[in-house]
Amino acid sequence: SIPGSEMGLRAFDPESLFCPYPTSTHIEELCASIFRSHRETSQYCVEELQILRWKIFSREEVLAYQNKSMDEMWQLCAVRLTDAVQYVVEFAKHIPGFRQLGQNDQIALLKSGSMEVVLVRMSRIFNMENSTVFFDGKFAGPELFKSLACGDFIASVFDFSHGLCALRLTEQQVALFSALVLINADRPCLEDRDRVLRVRKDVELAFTHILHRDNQESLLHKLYQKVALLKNLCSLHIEKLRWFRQYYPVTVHSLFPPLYKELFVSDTDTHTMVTL
Ligand SMILES: CNS(=O)(=O)c1ccc(CNC(=O)c2cnc(OC)c3c2cnn3-c2ccc(F)cc2)cc1
Repeated sequence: SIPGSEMGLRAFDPESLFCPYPTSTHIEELCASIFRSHRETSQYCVEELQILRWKIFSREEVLAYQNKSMDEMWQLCAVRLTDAVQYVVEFAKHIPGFRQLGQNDQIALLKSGSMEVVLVRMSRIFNMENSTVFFDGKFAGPELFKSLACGDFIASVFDFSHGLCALRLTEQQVALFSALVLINADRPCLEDRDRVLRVRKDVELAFTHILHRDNQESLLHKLYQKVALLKNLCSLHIEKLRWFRQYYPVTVHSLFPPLYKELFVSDTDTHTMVTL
């Protein structure tokens, strides 16, 4: 991070005054720890993203991406997506109660929820003024991803980011919404659904607590509508991956990150996540 930006600007970040340290109630402590985990596992803080905002790829740089072969661009995105997912895995591990779940349930929640949380976080790195997203060091429009041949999926990712960005969530709301997306007791293949439900109930209480405190209860149903969109986006991602893998099985098998394969390629049995 940019030296000094951390303490200087952050000290006046109004949100940090709301849950500065664990207060008396369990729910407020939960808010504080989820907010802390989110901040500590975001590759860039809001201030840094503000400064990076106007670092946009030039026409030549965009052309260089568009001239990449399909498998080269897919490989680059798989690597970048896995970077972002790794931070989400760290975020999950710091959600109170997540580590107490069974190992298989932790993996099941990450398999089904990590891409969704990456998409929620993408609203933080989206610039509504020029509809660009921070990717590979600068801000890029959808046209940069042309050689993926997934125009509809990329357009949907940009639309989703735009829509979520428009809700102007605070960092604490992003943190708690991300935890809510991840701790979902309706996910497939959970062994101890009740235990997940107990953790989920606490996160729901924390989320409604801060929405009430922010006087923004109206956000709740809007965000639940976004959850349905997230599900579709993730299915589209898996569909595109299956399509790509038909043409480039060796690229997926030998050049995609193991964590990406474990999370998104259904029939692989690699266990990189055992390092949870
Ligand atoms: C997680 N912390 S954070 O601070 O919110 C944070 C998060 C992320 C990044 C860096 N950006 C990305 O990783 C990223 C941005 N946009 C994308 O797509 C629009 C990305 C990205 C990674 N994979 N893909 C992608 C996925 C599937 C596909 F078909 C094409 C691209 C920086 C900072």
